[in-house]
This record gives sequence, structure tokens and C-alpha cells, in this order.
Amino acid sequence: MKKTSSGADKQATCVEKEESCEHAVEHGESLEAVQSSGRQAGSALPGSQCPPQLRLTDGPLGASPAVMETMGADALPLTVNSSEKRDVVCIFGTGDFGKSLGFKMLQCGYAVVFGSRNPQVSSLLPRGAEVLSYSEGASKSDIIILAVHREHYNCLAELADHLNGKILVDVSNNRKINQYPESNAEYLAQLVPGAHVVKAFNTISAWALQSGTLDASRQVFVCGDESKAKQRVMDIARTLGLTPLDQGSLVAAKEIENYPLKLFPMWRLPFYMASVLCVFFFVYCAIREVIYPYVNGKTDTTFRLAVSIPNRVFPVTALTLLALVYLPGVLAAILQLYRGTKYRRFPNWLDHWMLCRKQLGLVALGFAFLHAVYTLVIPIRYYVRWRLRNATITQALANKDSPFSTSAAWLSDSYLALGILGFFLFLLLGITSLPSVSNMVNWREFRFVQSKLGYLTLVLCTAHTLVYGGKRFLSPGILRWSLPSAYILALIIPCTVLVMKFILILPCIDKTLTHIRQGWERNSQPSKSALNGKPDI
Ligand SMILES: Cc1cc2nc3c(=O)[nH]c(=O)nc-3n(C[C@H](O)[C@H](O)[C@H](O)COP(=O)(O)OP(=O)(O)OC[C@H]3O[C@@H](n4cnc5c(N)ncnc54)[C@H](O)[C@@H]3O)c2cc1C
Ligand SMILES: NC(=O)C1=CN([C@@H]2O[C@H](COP(=O)(O)OP(=O)(O)OC[C@H]3O[C@@H](n4cnc5c(N)ncnc54)[C@H](OP(=O)(O)O)[C@@H]3O)[C@@H](O)[C@H]2O)C=CC1
Ligand code: HEM
Ligand SMILES: [Fe+3]
Repeated sequence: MKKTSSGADKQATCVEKEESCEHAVEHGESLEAVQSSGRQAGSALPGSQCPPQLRLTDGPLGASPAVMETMGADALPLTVNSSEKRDVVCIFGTGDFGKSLGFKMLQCGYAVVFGSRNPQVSSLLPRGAEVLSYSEGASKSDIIILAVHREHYNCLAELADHLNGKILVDVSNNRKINQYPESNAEYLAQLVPGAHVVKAFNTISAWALQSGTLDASRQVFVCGDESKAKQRVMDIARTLGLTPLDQGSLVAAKEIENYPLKLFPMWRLPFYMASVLCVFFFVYCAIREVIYPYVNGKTDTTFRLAVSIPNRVFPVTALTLLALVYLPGVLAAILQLYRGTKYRRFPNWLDHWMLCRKQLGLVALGFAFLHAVYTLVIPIRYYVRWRLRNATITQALANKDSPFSTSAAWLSDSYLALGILGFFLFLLLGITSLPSVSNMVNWREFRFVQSKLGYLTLVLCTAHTLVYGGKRFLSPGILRWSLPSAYILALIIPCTVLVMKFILILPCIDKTLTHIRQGWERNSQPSKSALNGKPDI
């Protein structure tokens, strides 16, 4: 419990007690980290975006009695040439985030004034910063960053007079997605209607600010109703070495606040799909290749669980997932053809599936990679060498070799070649999905690789599996307890997708689909111009 002592200020009334803090998620970092980052930065300033005229100085900038000198003797207050007037930024709240942001701002040449409930007691603040009461702090700057939790915003209503016409930057996050009916920024705008509220910095952690944002995301989503205020905040973000992204009006604040609370949203569906497929195929193969031989001939083949079965499960999962990347595009095309328009929303499940195709494809690539590595070890496996040795000895004892089969050689070489080429294109898809590469190609090139070469990858991988099956495909001996080999199951979805795609690219269907995708609608009243050159269906 910490009582405020600053009775003279309005802000005193808003602070009754410091409750036990429930914001542990955001508080990861200790103050030692702030101090040690200060020491590191003092030597070389890694990653700092400070203007060149900034130099290290020995002492605090301000002479206020409340100036704090607690960042350690070798912490680095930076200053600009004294002739240059520095922008003053006020930060409300001297918690983890306020301190880290203040420290970074000082480094980058801003004059920082903290507003605190209890300026005398605030400690461990970056040297060079001034600490005042909320109302005094607010009067020093026209831009105020609120490093305070939303739960404590109510006290700002009493400061409304001091905040009128100022830019208020809301950095707050919640603990749960959609925790409150309105966003924190909109709530703030209601509390202080005379201020220009801008949402920003909530995606940057105190830790990232301390570590020079070198190994964390630098994206700062910014939104607000007043464009000048927004520009000022974006300029600050840029000076701090961050990348501001304008997200529009304050209505976008809810989405921006939910963003850091999401946990790999686009990876979840691919992860579930991959897990379900892996478990299913693993159990399926174990039944066919371990349990079946044991029940029928008391043979122990459990060693297959280590390499043989994984080297079925991984490629089979990779192929199925690859087909599942291209299935939603086909379903979407069928839906558009059926509806005769592209202007109706897809069902939510299809929408989400379409959006996570990249992640689905990358998971598939991971499994294909595992298959390639497992295949490399086939020749050095004990079981494989034992079988080869035995076959050779049997032939030597019988004094009879098996004739060379050209068709078998063709089948074997073909399926290997198809696998290698398929894997190469698979890798190419993966490489073009890296932002550094996709930024270098234009929209058409990207679509060519992802869509055209993507389908070619699916064709090659499906052909690799079909040719691997070869002649065994339809022989009844392949069934165990009426269960076919796993690769036969794995071919169902890819073959279905390829057949449907083939039908969709037939000229008559493709023409209609193209018109629909260019904006033509089957049931709309045809205008004169729309009638020109449109298909009659
Ligand atoms: C390893 C790997 C990495 C991948 N990385 C990425 C990635 O980085 N980014 C990514 O997006 N995907 C990625 N994918 C997924 C996949 O390759 C792409 O989503 C691919 O574009 C899907 O092809 P499609 O033909 O089904 O496209 P679709 O989007 O279904 O489009 C088919 C065609 O219709 C057109 N079209 C579709 N909808 C409309 C419309 N509403 N109006 C007009 N024309 C329309 C398109 O121009 C296209 O020519 C990856 C896949 C793999 C395997
Ligand atoms: N920590 C992080 O990494 C990130 C935090 N944020 C956001 O920044 C804001 C501050 O977070 P953080 O610094 O971690 O939080 P802390 O709890 O560490 O600090 C909050 C500060 O708010 C001030 N405050 C004002 N009124 C009250 C009150 N009634 N009770 C308690 N404190 C009060 C206090 O400063 P004083 O004593 O000086 O008045 C306190 O130090 C939050 O909205 C958070 O969501 C956003 C992104 C990342
Ligand atoms: C470097 C490239 C590749 C090589 C060298 C290769 C090689 C092989 C080999 C040797 C087998 C037989 C395994 C065995 O006998 O147990 C096989 C099977 C198979 N491969 Fe590949 N492959 C490659 C890439 C791929 C890719 C990219 C896919 C699909 C995404 C794929 C899908 C399959 C499937 C589904 C099987 C059948 C699995 C089974 O049921 O046994 N392969 N591959
Ligand atoms: Fe807190």
C-alpha cells in the first residue's frame, strides 16, 4: 500500500491505494534490466536511432528538486546541443512501461517529464527526467503518454481542464480479448472529450524498449480521429527507431488492443489439422504394420515405430496438408459459380481457412522436409542392410540372380525424380513466402509462384506417390484387415482437388468464373455496358 502525499494537487484525490497488481503479463522486466540496458547503451548505443548531434553527458539535464538520479552512475542521459530546443514529452505513470519509454525517449533526444501520483517517492527513473505531479507534468507538454492501466483512467476526468486540447497517447493493453465493451482509447476519449486521443505503442513491450528493439517487433499500430495528432505520435515512433503503421480512426483501437493478446491465431488451424492427421495416420500405420503382424504371426515389428512408420506418416501428412492448401480456393470458386457473384461473404470457416493457407503450406513443408531427411537414412538402416544381405546370400546359395527389370527401374527412378522435383518446388514456395523475398516480387510474380507453381508442386507430389504405389496399387494383397496402405488414403484429397481444379479451368467454366471475379453478377439487372461481352448463362 502506498499513500499519496501530494495533497496540493488534484491528482491526489484519484489515488487511494495501490492494489495488488494483476498485470503480470505486461510486467515481465525488472528495473535491473532498465539499468543494465542503460549501461550497455552507454558504451555503444546499439540500435539507437538517435540523431548524430546527441552526445553523452555526465549529469542530469533539469535542476528540479524532483529530478531523479537513480539510473546508476554510468547510465546515460543524452543531450542535444544546448542551442537546439528539444521536444518535451510528458509521460503519466512511472511504472515499468513509463520508465522504459522515458529512458528510450531521453536517449533519442526528447526532454521527458514524468507525471506521477507521488513525485517525491518515485524512484529508479532515468537520469535527466523530471518528475512532477500529473497536473504540473501536463502543463509542460502538449503531448502526454498515458503509461497507466485503464482501470486507473477515471482519475483523469478530474484533470480534464489540464488535458484540454492536448494529445493523449493511450498505450494500454487489457488482460483478455474484448474485456470491455469499448476500447480503452475510446473510453479515454469519453473521459476527456477535449483531448485528441491517439492509440499507439501498445504492441511494444517494456522489454523491447530496453533491449533496443533489436530482437522484437518494431511495428507500432497507430490510430486516432485527429490526423495532426496522429502524425506527431508517428513522428515520435519513427525517432525511437520504430515503424508506425497508420490504422485509421479511433474505431480501429479495439482491434489494435486485441492484437497483442492473440496467440498465433493463424497457426492454430494448421496446427490442429496437422496434429489430427499425424495421430490418425500413426495409429492407422501402427495397426497395419505392428499389431497386424503380431496378431497374425506373433512377429515383433515394433522397431518400425521409429523410422518406417514416421517415414509414412510425415509424407502422407505433408501431401494431405498441401492439398488442403489448395482445396479452399477450389471450394471458393465453386461457391462463387453457384452464387453467381463474388460480392457475398464466404462462410466464416472458409474465410478463416483461406486466410491461414500460408501457415498451412509452411507446416506441410516442414513435414515434407522431415520425409526427405528420413529418406536419407534408409540405406544405413540395420533392417534394410540385413534384408539386402539376406537376399544376396539367398541368390548366391541358389546360384540364381533375379533378372533386371527395366520397368521396375523406370518406376523407381520416376517416383524418386518426381519426389525430388516436387520437394524443390515446395521449397521455392516456402522461400517466396519469406517477407524479404515476397517484398521483392510484384503481385503477378507472387501469384504465379504461389498459385501456378503451387499447383505444379501438388501435381508432382501426387504423381510421386501414385508412381511409388505403382503396380501394387490394386493388388488385393495390399489390404490388411481390409485396410489399404496409408498412401492410398493420402491420395484421396489431392486427387479430388486436382480433378476439381481441372474442371474449373475448362474454358467454358473458367470464362464464367473470370467474369464473376471481375465483378459481373448473374442476378443483377444488366446495364447496357455490362451486356457487352458477358457470357449468356
Ligand atoms: C510452402 C508454402 C508457402 C506458402 N506461402 C504463402 C504466402 O506466403 N502467402 C500466401 O498468400 N499463400 C501462401 N501459400 C498458400 C498458397 O500457395 C496460396 O494461397 C495460393 O495463392 C493459393 O492458390 P490458389 O490458386 O488456390 O489461389 P486463389 O486465391 O484461390 O485464387 C485462384 C485465382 O483466382 C483469382 N481470385 C481469387 N479470388 C478472387 C477474387 N475475389 N477476385 C478476383 N480474382 C480472384 C486469383 O487471382 C487466382 O488467380 C503457401 C503455400 C505453401 C505450400
Ligand atoms: N509493461 C509493458 O511491457 C507494457 C505496458 N503497456 C501498458 O502501459 C501501461 C502501464 O503499464 P506498466 O508500466 O507495465 O504498469 P505498472 O503497473 O508498472 O505502472 C503503472 C503506473 O500507473 C500509475 N498509476 C496511476 N494511477 C494509479 C493507481 N490508481 N494505482 C496504481 N498505479 C497508478 C503508477 O505510476 P505513479 O506511481 O508514478 O503514479 C504506476 O506506476 C498499461 O496500460 C499497460 O497496458 C503497454 C505495452 C507494454
Ligand atoms: C527429396 C525429395 C523426396 C524423396 C527423395 C522422396 C523419396 C521417397 C521414398 C524413398 C519413398 C518410399 C519410402 C518407403 O519405402 O518407405 C517415398 C514415399 C512417399 N513420399 Fe516421398 N520423397 C521426396 C519428397 C516427397 C514429397 C515432397 C512428398 C509430398 C508432399 C512426398 C510424399 C511421399 C508419400 C506420400 C510417400 C508414400 C509413403 C508411404 O506410405 O510409404 N515425398 N518418398
Ligand atoms: Fe500494473
